[in-house]
Amino acid sequence: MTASGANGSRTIGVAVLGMGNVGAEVVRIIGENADDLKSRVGAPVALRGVAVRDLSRPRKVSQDLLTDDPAALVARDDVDIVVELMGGIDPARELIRTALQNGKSVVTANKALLAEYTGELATAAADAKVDLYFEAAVAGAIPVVRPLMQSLAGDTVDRVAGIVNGTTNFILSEMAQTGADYAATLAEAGRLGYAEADPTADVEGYDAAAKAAILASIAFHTRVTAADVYRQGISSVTADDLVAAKKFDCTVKLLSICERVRGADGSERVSARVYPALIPLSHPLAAVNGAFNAVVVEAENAGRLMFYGQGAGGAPTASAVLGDMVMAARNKVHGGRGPLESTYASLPIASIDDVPTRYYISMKVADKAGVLAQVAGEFSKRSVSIAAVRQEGAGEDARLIVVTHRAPDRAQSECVAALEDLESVIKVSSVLRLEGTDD
Ligand SMILES: NC(=O)C1=CN([C@@H]2O[C@H](COP(=O)(O)OP(=O)(O)OC[C@H]3O[C@@H](n4cnc5c(N)ncnc54)[C@H](OP(=O)(O)O)[C@@H]3O)[C@@H](O)[C@H]2O)C=CC1
Ligand SMILES: N[C@@H](CC=O)C(=O)O
Repeated sequence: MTASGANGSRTIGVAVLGMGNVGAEVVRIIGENADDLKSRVGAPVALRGVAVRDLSRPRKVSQDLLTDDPAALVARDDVDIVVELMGGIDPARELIRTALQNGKSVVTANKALLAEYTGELATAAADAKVDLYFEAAVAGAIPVVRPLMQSLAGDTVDRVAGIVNGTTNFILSEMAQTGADYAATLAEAGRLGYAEADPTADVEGYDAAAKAAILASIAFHTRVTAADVYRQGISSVTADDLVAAKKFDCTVKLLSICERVRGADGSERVSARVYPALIPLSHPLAAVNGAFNAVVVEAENAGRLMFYGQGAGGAPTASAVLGDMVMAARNKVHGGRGPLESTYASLPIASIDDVPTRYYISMKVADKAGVLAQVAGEFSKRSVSIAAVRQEGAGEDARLIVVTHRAPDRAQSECVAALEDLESVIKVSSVLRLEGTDD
């Protein structure tokens, strides 16, 4: 802790690693709100330095605060809190670990790192008796990590599900509402500061899976990593899927679903999964558009809670970072610490194969008698019952759409594979899971 002033007031030194979409907004707010931050923390907060890769780029911060040596910045004695906004695993992992080991609290928005290494970093924080906060790592501006870790600490959470990636939600909403082009909308998400440095993380669901791992770990007191999360992105969702969804009074959203499920032996497990899903237009998540996110939490005693707000972008994410920074700074000034990682439950992870899901399958079929019976036969063989069938078009445009009842996901996907082998099915053109509906 940096000590200064005869009255015992101390200055809290902050190092910001990264000055991109989020870091630039954090630096701006620290500069603009210095007086308010001082009042809220109970001591002045001083920016000691900002680490970037490219020193030659123009930045809205005094040149003498900039450095391209983040390790040296983190090591400074007058730094009490390290705010990591570089992204990626290396060198962020080592910088954070070193900071924690040296008694500095850390605030990070780096979900990719946390989804792999929370255990290691939380242990370093606990050993050094400092804070590791990461509200901004899930759903941008929306407070959801702290409510789960603190407000609901006395309840039993059964399910945390929602839209946690702003980029893909922006793309899917634009495609559904205006018929916008996928690639152009992704590029726009990059310009608006929503997308990751490598947007594959967004569109292939890695970012949402990392967030699901973080949410599931907190909600179920179990260490869940990104590898435990079943993941499917939106790159295979077509404009036709969105048009077809509308005909069913549905829309398509990339959902992250974390829930307690029962294994075949009745034991409790954690299912964490990310996929594009068809949801009814009447469902609250269907109205979440653009870069907005929403997370629905179901807890035994609290019931259903819904958190909604901007899930990506520099300023909204910076708001969550600043909230954590103020908490960490208050703890430095007044003593105390935030909550520790809780993994006492250590529930096993359920395979997607065993989780009951519903499928929506659209296929191009031969226009001849008996097709429906053949298709229905494949579902019946695998004990998957059909909830609705729609036949559309004729001749070369003949299509069959099947919606199933809930059944283990393995049985559903085996039905799809079998349909692909049927002579009367020319092409299975769309397969989406259906969520937010009763069976
Ligand atoms: N953008 C968003 O909406 C959200 C982002 N996040 C997370 O916040 C973090 C930052 O995201 P974002 O601001 O969008 O990322 P950017 O890519 O816009 O910014 C990254 C910054 O880190 C700097 N940097 C990267 N590597 C190094 C290095 N080795 N040494 C020094 N500086 C480095 C870059 O320097 P330079 O400028 O010189 O290239 C840049 O200033 C990520 O973990 C992201 O996942 C979380 C929630 C929302
Ligand atoms: N790329 C992410 C940024 C926030 O986490 C997203 O689009 O949600």
